[in-house]
Amino acid sequence: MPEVTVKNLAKTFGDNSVLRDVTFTIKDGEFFTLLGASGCGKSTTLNCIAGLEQPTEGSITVGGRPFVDASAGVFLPPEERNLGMVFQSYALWPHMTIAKNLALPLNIRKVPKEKQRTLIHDALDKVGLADLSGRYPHQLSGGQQQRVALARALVYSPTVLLLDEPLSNLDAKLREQARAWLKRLQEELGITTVYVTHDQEEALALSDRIAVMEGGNMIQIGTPHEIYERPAAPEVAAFVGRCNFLTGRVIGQEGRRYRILLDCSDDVVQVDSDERVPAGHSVTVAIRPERLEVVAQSGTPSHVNQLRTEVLTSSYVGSRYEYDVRLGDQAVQVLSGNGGLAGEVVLVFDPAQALLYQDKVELPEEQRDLLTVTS
Ligand SMILES: Nc1ncnc2c1ncn2[C@@H]1O[C@H](COP(=O)(O)OP(=O)(O)OP(=O)(O)O)[C@@H](O)[C@H]1O
Repeated sequence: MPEVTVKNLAKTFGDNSVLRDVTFTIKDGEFFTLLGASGCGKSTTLNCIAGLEQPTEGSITVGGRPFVDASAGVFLPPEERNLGMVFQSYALWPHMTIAKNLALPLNIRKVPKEKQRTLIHDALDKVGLADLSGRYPHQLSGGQQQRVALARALVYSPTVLLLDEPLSNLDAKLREQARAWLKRLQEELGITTVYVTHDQEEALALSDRIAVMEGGNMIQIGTPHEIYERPAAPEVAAFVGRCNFLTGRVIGQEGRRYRILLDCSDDVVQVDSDERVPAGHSVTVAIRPERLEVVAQSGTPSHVNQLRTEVLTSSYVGSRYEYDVRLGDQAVQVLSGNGGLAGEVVLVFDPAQALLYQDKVELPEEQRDLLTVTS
């Protein structure tokens, strides 16, 4: 299976620039996900690979074959790219049986009827639906229809699979099952896959690597572990998983350990970081709710960071307790194993568990809302 190389891709619609200098390489057999909020340019990137959109600038090469090179005037039409595509809407023909739906792309490719039967059977077998080839789409569940759409994309042995939010029409439970199943199938087939989603959990669960996009730019490319544990920018930390942001100022440093005076509460916290931030510089400390802990006020001398806070709300969320605590004039979210805490508590965290970003961050609206204390 080939590598996909995208270089300096740009796309404008009129004077609206929706992709800016997007560059990435997808390795052979890799499950690569484009992740980002609605409108960030994920589908446009995918559509440029598919040939459904023509980029304004840049080049795309698949397995060494140039698909697009804007500066050289190269544009390979979609039907010559041999890519498999599945969209959110499965786009199955309702008046045709499943077998007939799968035969369509084979007819276009002038595959002999005899061979078609074998290919259709094999493709349906891969998705576990070989017995249902005579049914019509309305006689299948949503999950089964989604599998048929996938089988239709696989039936002509595409070089690369392009999936645009293929699971988003399924309900939550089915979606989780489909996710595990899709991951297994992709691994078995070893097919290079480009996946578009705005669902960060889905991206983390499925991908070998994730590209996080924002406003037409790629802000980080990494493994799910890297993206979650070492987000390159606060925007990534905010989008992938939940995160608290505390702004402040560096007032001291010893090796990798920084002392930071928080704006919200005038507390001093200690954070470990490889960033080089001069004293006096404004910073943002990012901490995931599950990396914070709340404890009753006494008996925590071993913790480096101990902040006096007050519980605003607490709720039991199955395996853990979720607290909103007040830190100065900010609300901070904590996911804790300790239940039943109320009133004044101590917020503790390990300096190695927080992330440090230079400069104060202009947070997205939903994050600002999160931080607004409603007392
Ligand atoms: N054909 C088009 N003409 C004009 N603008 C377009 C066109 N297609 C997309 N856009 C704009 O380009 C931007 C990126 O769209 P795109 O569909 O790539 O985003 P996305 O990240 O896939 O979002 P979503 O998850 O909502 O599909 C959006 O602002 C969108 O309105």
